[in-house]
Amino acid sequence: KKLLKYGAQYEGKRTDAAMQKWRSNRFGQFIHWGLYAIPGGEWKGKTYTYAAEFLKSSAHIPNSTWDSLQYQFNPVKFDPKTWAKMAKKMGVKYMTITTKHHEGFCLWPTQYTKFNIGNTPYKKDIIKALVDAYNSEGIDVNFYYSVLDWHHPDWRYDIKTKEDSIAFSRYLTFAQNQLKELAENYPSVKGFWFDGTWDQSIKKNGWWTLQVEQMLKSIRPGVVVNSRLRADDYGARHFDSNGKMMGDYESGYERRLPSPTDTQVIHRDWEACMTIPENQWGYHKKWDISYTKTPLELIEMLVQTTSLGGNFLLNFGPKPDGTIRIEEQQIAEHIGNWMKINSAAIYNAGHAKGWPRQDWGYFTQNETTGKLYAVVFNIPISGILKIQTLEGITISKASFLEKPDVPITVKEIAKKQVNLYLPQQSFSEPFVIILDTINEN
Ligand SMILES: C[C@@H]1N[C@@H](C#Cc2ccccc2)[C@H](O)[C@@H]1O
Repeated sequence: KKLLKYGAQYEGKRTDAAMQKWRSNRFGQFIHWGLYAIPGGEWKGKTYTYAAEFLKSSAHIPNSTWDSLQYQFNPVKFDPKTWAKMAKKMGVKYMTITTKHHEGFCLWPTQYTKFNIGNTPYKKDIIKALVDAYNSEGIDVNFYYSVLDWHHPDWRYDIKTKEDSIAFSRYLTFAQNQLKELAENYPSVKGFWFDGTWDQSIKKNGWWTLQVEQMLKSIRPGVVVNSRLRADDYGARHFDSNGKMMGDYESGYERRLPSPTDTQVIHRDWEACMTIPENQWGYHKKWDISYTKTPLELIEMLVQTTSLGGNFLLNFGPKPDGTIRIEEQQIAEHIGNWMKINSAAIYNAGHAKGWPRQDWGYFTQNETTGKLYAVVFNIPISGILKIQTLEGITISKASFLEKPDVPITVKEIAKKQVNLYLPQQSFSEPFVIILDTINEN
């Protein structure tokens, strides 16, 4: 066991109200918006298939060229209320916005660099507009902040010389000042989502990552910080050198989920962030240059995540004119229609402790009432949902969440084995069954 100064600051899940709200939210909207939306994955007539927000590096574009995009940024059709209403209908309870991505362009009028929204034709504070619009829809807002900054002259990938060290300490002061500014100027912010912390320069400055976490929590008590910010005394990330998670939730699941049987994750708070295309976070002009996930696939990811006690953060990449592309609007509508009927199995729900993984779908359980839900994606040909129950528990009643008066016959066929006989009908959407249980002991 190593003695650490910059390791995990506490063990176990936070139980305060702010963290309980973060946890109960379960479903969030990620938004990646910046100068990269303007070229949208294309440069000088060439289409680049790598992530559109990485176009500057994929196309080897120098800062002098890339940074001049700021004089073109003018989302004349941007209406934050439209975005917030779409998000509300989709059923998200929180939203995480890129205040600054790797390109270094800031969506708020920061005093620490001119490379910000105030020096564009648009001029107005996009972060404030989004915070106000989403909060007025009852949606919490978190700030994504990239520590990696391609624009800032003092950013370093590694610290090899005295000059590197002097420059990078200037950069760390700059970044800490920006974060202080964000925490102070937008008091309703509920969390900070750090990215771009994988380079040696940060791994060698774990002290700074703890200092930033502590600063944010002193300015905004209750604020939630992801594990991705943190590096310990030895450069270990997310989990310190003694294997303890740093930050308030594990944020390593990017475009992937834990396996449905990976019950390790249920012991901590965690979040998976997900793109709809294979790997596009910022807007790409060509939607179909890669596989794009269907609404039903995304709903299953949300349910699988909830069943393992995690949050699901689904990404949108707005267009340079400030509108949401039609493909994303349609997916948001489909998910919203499903959430309108089934959100009881998601909000304030989590892992159903002890209930074994089933092949027809997932169990979720309300964290307050203990109410048990079966979310069904795969109906057996037999029409019989075979449920393996928890030791000493049986199912006394089963009813559809959407249509409680439609009977589902329940039959205990052996110890810990119960059959649910579904009505002979077709189902076009995943559905939720409420399971009433009784203790046999
Ligand atoms: C949340 C996501 N993290 C960012 C990244 C990355 C990345 C960087 C290097 C190698 C592979 C992935 C993406 O641009 C997006 O912001």
